[in-house]
Amino acid sequence: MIPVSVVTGFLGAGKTTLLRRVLADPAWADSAVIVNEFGEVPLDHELLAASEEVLVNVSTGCLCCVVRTDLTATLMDLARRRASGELPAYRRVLIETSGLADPAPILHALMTDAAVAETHRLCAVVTLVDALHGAAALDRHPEARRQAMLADRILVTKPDLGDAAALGAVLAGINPDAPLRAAAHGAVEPGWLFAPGSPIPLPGPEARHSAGLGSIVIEREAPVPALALTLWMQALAEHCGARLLRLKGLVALAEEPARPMVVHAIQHVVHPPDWLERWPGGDRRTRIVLIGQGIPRHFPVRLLAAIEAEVAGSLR
Ligand SMILES: Nc1nc2c(ncn2[C@@H]2O[C@H](COP(=O)(O)OP(=O)(O)OP(=O)(O)O)[C@@H](O)[C@H]2O)c(=O)[nH]1
Repeated sequence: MIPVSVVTGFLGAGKTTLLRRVLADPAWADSAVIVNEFGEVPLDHELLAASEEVLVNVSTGCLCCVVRTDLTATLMDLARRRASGELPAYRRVLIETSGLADPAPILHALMTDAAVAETHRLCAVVTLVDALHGAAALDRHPEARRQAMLADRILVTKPDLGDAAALGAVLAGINPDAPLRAAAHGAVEPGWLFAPGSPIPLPGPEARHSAGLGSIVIEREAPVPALALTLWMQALAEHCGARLLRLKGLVALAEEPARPMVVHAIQHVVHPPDWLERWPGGDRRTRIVLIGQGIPRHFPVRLLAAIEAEVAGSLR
């Protein structure tokens, strides 16, 4: 039986940060990872693929709606290739859901598919809730609430940025049975993600979703000047506020185009940027995905063009 752990949590809660940390541990690098993202351009697998020897399968689209059967098919396909020796004998599977996934139909599919149940053991449903934005997300987004309700263990992330104890009290009201812990930057011992917990009840197959969410993708060849990027992200976060649920991207910076800068913003908070050592897959274009509610489609790219022109003008 191959152990499986489902890692879920609202947009930007810290799922990829946690998985990167787990996979960087040599004792846990022999894990297969299935990542699902909302938005037309997948980025998480690029961020995870930075740690080598990891199996990542991506399907964009909502895992809980459109590609639910893809998940069971992907799991079984991996298991077949593992058994035939085509893939290394990975010892466990981590499934990272999209931040907008309602886990109910995903768990339903995993628990009711006969072939999966014969070969895999669902060990845990780990829900990450961000101490900074989590309480508001639980309030506004049915997906976030369902993620917390269906967890068999909860990790409060970003305790360095928000009040983890206050969030813990809210979460205890939503899911009193799930053991709760807090950790910054995914600093939990990986074994916790697979440790035996209480039996996971079978949820119904239906998904609940927030209305009016959409993704906007920006792709461009020309590198972006650092000053223009900084001003653009600040302006977007300030202007869109709570409507900007998530921004993430790989950016070719004019000052350092040889490696990608990784940018993140969640609502009005722009997180410090990070770097990858090299461009994954040789594609050196900037790729930024925004997920928002009611943000006009052309607004971000026009704002960037206006700021770039302003910055270029001020340097002349
Ligand atoms: N300060 C702080 N930042 C964190 C922590 N955990 C994650 N982050 C930052 O939060 C941002 C989003 O983290 P991700 O790991 O990409 O979040 P995610 O849940 O995978 O995001 P989606 O896949 O878009 O839903 C990044 O800038 C991380 O560096 C934490 O504990 N403390």
